[in-house]
Amino acid sequence: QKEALLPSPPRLPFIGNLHQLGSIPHRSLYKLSKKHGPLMLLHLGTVRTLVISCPKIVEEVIKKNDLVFATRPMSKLMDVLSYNKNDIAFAQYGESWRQRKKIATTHLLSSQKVKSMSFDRTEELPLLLEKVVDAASRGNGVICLTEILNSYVTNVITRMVLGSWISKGKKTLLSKLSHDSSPLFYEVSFEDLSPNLKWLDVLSGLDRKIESYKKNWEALFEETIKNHGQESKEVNGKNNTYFMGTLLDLQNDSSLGFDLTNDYIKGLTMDMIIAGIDTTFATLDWCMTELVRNPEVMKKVKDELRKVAHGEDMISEELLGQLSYLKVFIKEVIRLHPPAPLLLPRESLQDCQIQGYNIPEKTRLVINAWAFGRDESYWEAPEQFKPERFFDCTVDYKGKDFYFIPFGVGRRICPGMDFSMAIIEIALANLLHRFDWSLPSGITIEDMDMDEGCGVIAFRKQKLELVPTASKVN
Ligand code: HEM
Repeated sequence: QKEALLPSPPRLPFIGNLHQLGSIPHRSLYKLSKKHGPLMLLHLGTVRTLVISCPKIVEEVIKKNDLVFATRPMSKLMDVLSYNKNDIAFAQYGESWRQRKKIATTHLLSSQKVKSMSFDRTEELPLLLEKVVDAASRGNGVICLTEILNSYVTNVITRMVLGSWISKGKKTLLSKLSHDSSPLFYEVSFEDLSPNLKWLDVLSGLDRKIESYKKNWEALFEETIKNHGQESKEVNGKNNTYFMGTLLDLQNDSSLGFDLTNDYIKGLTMDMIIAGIDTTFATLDWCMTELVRNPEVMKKVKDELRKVAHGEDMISEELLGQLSYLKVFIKEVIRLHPPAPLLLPRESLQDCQIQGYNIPEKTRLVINAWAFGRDESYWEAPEQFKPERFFDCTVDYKGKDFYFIPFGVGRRICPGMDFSMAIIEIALANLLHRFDWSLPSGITIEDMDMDEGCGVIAFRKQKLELVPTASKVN
């Protein structure tokens, strides 16, 4: 059987190759792939895991076996993150999953819906800019931009998902729950290895952590559902566009053809928070980091903004279409810093073949999209930061170009691209139009650590501290 010959690094008893993942798994897997090839078989504990590090093999999988790999692996922790298999991102493939994904793409994340929520984004902008001015006026003018970006993204996404009446305390809790999801993803549950080992999950505190995580979400959901139709309508008037409101209203729509249960609504809402906040915030943070490291790029972005703004001090959403350099700049950032570098894991639903190897049912699949952005066969001088590479070419992140898939690919592709880009573009445009940005005195570009922290989402490990000064807008 050819499957047995799949290249595979030597493993240890019991843990297999787990120790080789290191603290930044996409970097460790990239190094391992240089030695063992672009298709490797790892044993993560008892889990057989295929790792793909080359776009050509992903193309083969998606073209021949997308359906075979359309499901996610299930485990005790995936049950929690998928709201008991009622969400989109972590739940298994099947008819009810398809219905939920369709609801999300049609009613929540379509480009029309994203446009219709312009008010929510625009209303948060002056608060973001004020926060920058306020933070800079205290102390020595140095601000922690990472924290400000985090709170901006949390504020925008929570109000778009749960309504603008959500209190500040709830927003903080949601931001914490979103951050808590990423490490939960990598926890090992002994009960998954054997039901007899559940006591170890109790002993390690994992069960307590899961219970408190679930309780916090439940309390939030219940309150939001109760208040829908009361406070929410008072604040939002007739314009009940936020996601949970939209979903609750859809429950009365008989043309849906299936029962949109409260559990589905909770699962979908949880996804929008978990999958939306950290990815969008990490991207904004990397964008500002690369701008400071590349002053000539910053100048080009600012020149374009000044030209388009015609002396106005705010950039409105109507102007974003004219900002072609800003758009290629963001593409270049996510080429080098995809926020979910290993995408989300998949699992085979039946036996299949990849590159002529027999792959049995229930094999986990990990795609190292981070490695694709650095592949010299596809990118000229991949380590160079050069937004211009995207001019005069049609390469895009929508899932057709297999060497640039920061949002994933195939049936499981991210449905939130337009939603996050709208938030990122308007924030960047205004932060750059209104302020000049520099490093605190005594700090140089060489001092900036470009490593990622550990977790499913690749945040930059070091917080971004910068000095903003008011910019001339004309
Ligand atoms: C820069 C921002 C974002 C990036 C880079 C990103 C990236 C990804 C990636 C890599 C996946 C897995 C795809 C795969 O398995 O092939 C994914 C899935 C998903 N994302 Fe995003 N995402 C972003 C923003 C958002 C936002 C704002 C939302 C919603 C508000 C969202 C909702 C989802 C959902 C629901 C899934 C699961 C799709 C499925 O399993 O079928 N994402 N995202």
